[in-house]
Amino acid sequence: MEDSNDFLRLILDSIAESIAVIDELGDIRFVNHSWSQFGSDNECAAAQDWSQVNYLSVCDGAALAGDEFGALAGAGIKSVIDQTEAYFNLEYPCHSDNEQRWFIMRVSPFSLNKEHFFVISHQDVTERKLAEKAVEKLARRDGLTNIYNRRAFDEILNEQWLQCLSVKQPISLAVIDLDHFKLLNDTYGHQTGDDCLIAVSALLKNFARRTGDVCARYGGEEFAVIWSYTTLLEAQSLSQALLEEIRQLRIPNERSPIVPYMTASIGLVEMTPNRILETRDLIAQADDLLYQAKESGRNKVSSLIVIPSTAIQGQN
Ligand SMILES: Nc1nc2c(ncn2[C@@H]2O[C@H](COP(=O)(O)OP(=O)(O)OP(=O)(O)O)[C@@H](O)[C@H]2O)c(=O)[nH]1
Repeated sequence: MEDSNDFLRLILDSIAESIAVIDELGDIRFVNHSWSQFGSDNECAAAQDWSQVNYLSVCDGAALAGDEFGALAGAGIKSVIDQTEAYFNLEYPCHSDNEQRWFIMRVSPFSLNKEHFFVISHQDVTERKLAEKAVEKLARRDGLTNIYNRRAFDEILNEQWLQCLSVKQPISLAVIDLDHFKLLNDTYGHQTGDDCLIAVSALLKNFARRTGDVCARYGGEEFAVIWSYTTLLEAQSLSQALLEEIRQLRIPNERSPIVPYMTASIGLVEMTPNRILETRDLIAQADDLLYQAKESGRNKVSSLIVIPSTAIQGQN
């Protein structure tokens, strides 16, 4: 029994991976139960009789219909057939109408009686892929406030910068720093400080609602907001409103020399991206302006519009 073809077929039919064996021309010579099942579950045209199917033609057909993974799969299988590659692996999305799915295709060769065959397997890796995506998402969030962290912010700023460059629109960046936060921590404890950071983050989200707007926790008690396609005038009014809402939270900071509740300072800059300026110029300029706001009494916005070769400065 153990030596029989039936025994081997039962083994292949019992595994979850979809397996087909093709010859050097790409003609399918064997499929297991999972392969046929997947075909009928997904309404593949060839589902009825896989022995009539040339798998390379299936890949070429998908490629012609604009499926980039069909093209990659076809090229990969051919590379193993012509022995350019020993094996081929391809991870690809294959979403159905109601669920997201990812698969990995593996191609490996074997020979029998001087004839060459190629095992093609497709394994569902959706669970791992979703876990990876969840981890990726977490890695972009600040653990305390759940808004974007600095890493994600830097990536998004670069993307938005390029967007604004391509449409020749201004981008404004606000760097927001809480005033005398150390006094708040020292007076009321670290937990109260954390609660304050969470409350300010919640406010920030309301100021970053349009497409191209992003807020993030940039450092300890420092936050940043990108307002894409936004002039300094508009950004100044948003910044003033933000400072007012932070004041209106009335988070006690009784030892602050400004007022006995939490305030913040903002360095705000507008640039219209060009080929000379870079995102680090935007950040450096906003940092300088924040420093100026702090030095000139805190609880205010220091702003600047950078036009190549000139700059207009304001404080309010
Ligand atoms: N509670 C809490 N405190 C933090 C966190 N990250 C940084 N801090 C505190 O933030 C404080 C920042 O202090 P400073 O850099 O002196 O700034 P500041 O007291 O706000 O003074 P100015 O910015 O000059 O107005 C430090 O005491 C840090 O320990 C955090 O996640 N939670």
